[in-house]
Amino acid sequence: MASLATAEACDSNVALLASGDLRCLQPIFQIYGQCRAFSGPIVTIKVFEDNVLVRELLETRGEGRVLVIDGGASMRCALVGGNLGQLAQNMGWAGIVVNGCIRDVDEINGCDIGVRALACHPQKSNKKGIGEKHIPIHVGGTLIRDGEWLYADSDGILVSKTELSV
Ligand SMILES: O=C([O-])CC(=O)C(=O)O
Repeated sequence: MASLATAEACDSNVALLASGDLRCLQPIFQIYGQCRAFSGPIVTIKVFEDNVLVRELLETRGEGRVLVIDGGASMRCALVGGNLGQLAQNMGWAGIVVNGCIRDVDEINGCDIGVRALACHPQKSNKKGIGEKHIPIHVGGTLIRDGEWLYADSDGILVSKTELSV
């Protein structure tokens, strides 16, 4: 799916940037997956070194949405791997942004979705099922609410209160 260019979106939405209705995430994310550019309505989840709820969400129909995972920036395990990447692709998610680590990078890079993460880590996460879905999260220096819009491309990641027009 064609996505609007983040740089152009910043240039043409100065008032939204000033009001905070449009925010740029800090440039701390690595780029993975086949789709360097992706966008869609956001689904939020907050977990810590436990990806049971991540799988639960990715098992539902994505319908072009973007899953934003606040993993507390943990550098101790991966929250998404090749299986979840494949699942996300098959269920129609546009992308996944992880405030934390992923693994099976070669497999994820083969998936037809966009993925952003802080880093990769070979170890899997706990499987306790602890966390919260659809709550406001803090990722990349900005507050992100379920239902807001995310736009990612090679230049960065934007979050907008409402859908941006191209
Ligand atoms: O299941 C996990 O913990 C993550 C993973 O390795 C995968 O998605 O393939």
